[in-house]
Amino acid sequence: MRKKIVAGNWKMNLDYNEGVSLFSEIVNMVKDERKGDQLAVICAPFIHLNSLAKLGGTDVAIGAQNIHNKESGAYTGEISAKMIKSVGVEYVILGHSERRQYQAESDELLAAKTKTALANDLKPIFCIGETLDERNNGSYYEVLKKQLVHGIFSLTEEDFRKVVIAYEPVWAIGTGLTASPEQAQDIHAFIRSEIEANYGFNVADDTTILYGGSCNPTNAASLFAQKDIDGGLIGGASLKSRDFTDIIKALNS
Ligand SMILES: O=C[C@H](O)COP(=O)(O)O
Repeated sequence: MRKKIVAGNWKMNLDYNEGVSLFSEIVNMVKDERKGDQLAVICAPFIHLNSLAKLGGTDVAIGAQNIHNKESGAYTGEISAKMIKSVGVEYVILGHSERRQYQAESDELLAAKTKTALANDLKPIFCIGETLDERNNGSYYEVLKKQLVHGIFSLTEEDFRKVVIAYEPVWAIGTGLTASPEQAQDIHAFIRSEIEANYGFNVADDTTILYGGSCNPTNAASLFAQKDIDGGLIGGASLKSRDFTDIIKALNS
């Protein structure tokens, strides 16, 4: 059975004290709202991870927002999978469109990062999504399929089962424009059918597929009501404890 997850992505926000304070609020609020089979995750900047992992307990898991693809070595300024694992991190976001765009991360690099994450017992939250141009010119199914095939479809079934997929249309990220529940469901069903074609029905049925892109307390329930949407990857709204908790509540409605 697939897990329902609401993951917050703080991106490059919050200094150390602000992060610890927001996280403590979130932990307190989430423990009253989260049902047993649901999971809350906070993906924070590197400087927060060690402290948050100690505060999170069983109610909120911790994720990073990036790792290097190599295990270790002369890569000044980089952080390895083993380093974040050693402080208690469980998840790592890979393939976010902001890194694909601003750091020019290719599908091939992301495939390597995914393998490194898995080799270090981290669960990737692997993001895919189309730009507005690709949505408008109708090439989006092809674009999404390519991101899946080159990014994660060469994984063994055992490894693939540890991956969470996040569909994040680039045109909906931080714009206030959300994919309609029908648009999002259409893509989630497409992603699940591609997984089924590659790994079979049971794997597809067990894979958690999150929606991300201007998801907020007002629109979360209608998105999460769609049969192939298993939760959300939340940017802006994860920076407010009340909003993030209300989005978790929407998993129950
Ligand atoms: O990783 C999160 C997504 O990029 C969504 O961000 P947003 O909720 O601010 O649109």
